[in-house]
Amino acid sequence: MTTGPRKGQERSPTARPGRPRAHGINLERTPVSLTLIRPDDWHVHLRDEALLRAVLPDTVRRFARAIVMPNLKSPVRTVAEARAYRERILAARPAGSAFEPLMTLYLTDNTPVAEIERARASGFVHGVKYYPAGATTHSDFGVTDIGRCDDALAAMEALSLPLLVHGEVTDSAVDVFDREAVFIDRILQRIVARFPNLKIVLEHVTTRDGVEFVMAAPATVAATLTAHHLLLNRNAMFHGGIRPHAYCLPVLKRERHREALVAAAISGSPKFFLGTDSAPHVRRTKEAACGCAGVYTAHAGIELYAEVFKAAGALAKLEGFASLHGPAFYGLAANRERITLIEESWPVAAAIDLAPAGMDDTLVPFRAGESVGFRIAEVGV
Ligand SMILES: NC(=O)N[C@@H](CC(=O)O)C(=O)O
Ligand SMILES: [Zn+2]
Ligand SMILES: [Zn+2]
Repeated sequence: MTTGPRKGQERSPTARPGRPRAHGINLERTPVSLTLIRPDDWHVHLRDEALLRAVLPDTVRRFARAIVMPNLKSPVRTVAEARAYRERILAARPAGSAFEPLMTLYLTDNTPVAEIERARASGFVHGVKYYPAGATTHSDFGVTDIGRCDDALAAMEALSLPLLVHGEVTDSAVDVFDREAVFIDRILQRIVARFPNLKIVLEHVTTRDGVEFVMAAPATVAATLTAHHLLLNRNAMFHGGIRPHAYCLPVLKRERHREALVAAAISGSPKFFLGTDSAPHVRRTKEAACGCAGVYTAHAGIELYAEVFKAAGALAKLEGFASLHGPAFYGLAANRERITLIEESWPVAAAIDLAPAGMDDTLVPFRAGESVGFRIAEVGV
């Protein structure tokens, strides 16, 4: 990774970032530019049909590859369904794009071992997603009791196919803010102990408890971190009134948890990598008496992380987190292209019109009507 002043804005020999130049022009705002190996998104929801076509360009512009979550209305439970979904994604790519969707299967109580074997043999299925039934969007077909999945997990362990976990219990007696920590205690610890060679990703980790668990666990256990959980604490859901666009699952947590997430992201540990969990829901379903969970961040999917790392004084750690740790965990090569980001503010639209995609609604992106502090200058070799 290289960092430096922005191209075309050469520093004078005497100038240093943050200091005034000899003739008095304040360089404190000299934009930072940084060039990274092109990142991947290790957790994204691309949806299907018109919404897929509307959101895919945002992911494709930034990321070379993405782990595509299988929670469609009718979930992706078989390799045949994953192949068909992959074809639809490939067909929806903008012209000239080489974006590679990394497909996943949706684990159920009855996923047969043969399906796991087919998944491994396919070459395009890279993980199996475990949604506790009822935990989140489109999880109705999810696992009711992980004890029923022993054979599938054993096959995944043997074949080195990672288990991707939405780590929340669904027990209504458990406070919604505690569901991740309780899941770790009741379920995840046992999976790790029973299947010591199973690769596990604790998706969208949101708590200090989760970070500590992953840090202390064997190298087989990793976690993705979303930009919104790194940027916001739970106050954001109630800022001046109820804010449905800040509602996601796992729900935002207290500041002390956010701080632990940032520390994990910038730690340099290969166990933590980028997963936006960009989860588009149309406005009508977000701004409702019972609004859907999910935040749309794909439109600024790398830029928001750059903000986090910059604010933490750790831009030099961004490349590992965004571009190296994920491929290493999944046993894939890092990308060859590079991406250059510039610290320069740009306005985010108040809403993304979905009419051109044939939908009578809009999508409200993260930071709608506000701004993002980094932009992409270049994607290339
Ligand atoms: N994160 C969310 O709040 N929602 C995701 C599902 C998920 O990742 O849990 C979605 O598909 O909408
Ligand atoms: Zn989830
Ligand atoms: Zn998700």
